[in-house]
Amino acid sequence: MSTASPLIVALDYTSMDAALCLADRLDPARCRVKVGKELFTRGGPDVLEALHGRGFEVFLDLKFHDIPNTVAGAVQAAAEQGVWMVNVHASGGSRMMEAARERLDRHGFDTLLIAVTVLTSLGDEDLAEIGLPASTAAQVERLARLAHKSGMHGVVCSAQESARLTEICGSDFLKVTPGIRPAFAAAEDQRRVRTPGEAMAAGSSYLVIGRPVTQAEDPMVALAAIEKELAIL
Ligand SMILES: O=C(O)c1cc(=O)[nH]c(=O)n1[C@@H]1O[C@H](COP(=O)(O)O)[C@@H](O)[C@H]1O
Repeated sequence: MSTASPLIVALDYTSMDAALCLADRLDPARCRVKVGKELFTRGGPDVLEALHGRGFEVFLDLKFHDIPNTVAGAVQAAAEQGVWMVNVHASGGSRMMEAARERLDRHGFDTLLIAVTVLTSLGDEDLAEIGLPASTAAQVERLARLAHKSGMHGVVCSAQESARLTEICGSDFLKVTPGIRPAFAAAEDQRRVRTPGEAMAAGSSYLVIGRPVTQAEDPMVALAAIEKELAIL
């Protein structure tokens, strides 16, 4: 089932049972779901099948980052499992991104292919630590330009960068933004954060939200509060 909602709930749980328990309370007409490294490493493709069976469109977030041939193969495997969106790291370079896109096109998949720019858990000082002298804003811009040129459908970035990326890559280029923190939630390990309302106003295409929903006393109440903030109830 497709939905007009920009919300993607990150099912970052330690077991498939726990993830499906929340999925059973969510409505695929009101959000999409994301399966990340922890859940996929535990549950494998069965998790995807279970979520597809419940009518959800799934973002498989494994952030592939390897040599072009390996990443192209991994992206093809994800597409064959029917996921709606899959991601790679833009820092794998243009040849890696192009190989992934070419593989999808060659096999006729319309899976959305998105490149992670700079993780939302990183700030300027973290980039300096790994030898990148750029600010996070400049590095995101650089990698987004490269991702756009390499045929990606969009990028993962912080909502802090969404407006600028629309300026330089156009409004059709998707901005998938984690680091979403409603007023009631703590930032925790995230560094570049925005509220749901701020993210939408900045032009984000999709908002990825995990702990503010999954760790809330009542996840459905938290989700409803976010929908209310976005006036999509
Ligand atoms: O690609 C992602 O989804 C991602 C990229 C990024 O830069 N930052 C980021 O937080 N994510 C993912 O988005 C989710 C955010 O979760 P919360 O911080 O709990 O809302 C997690 O599943 C992260 O793995």
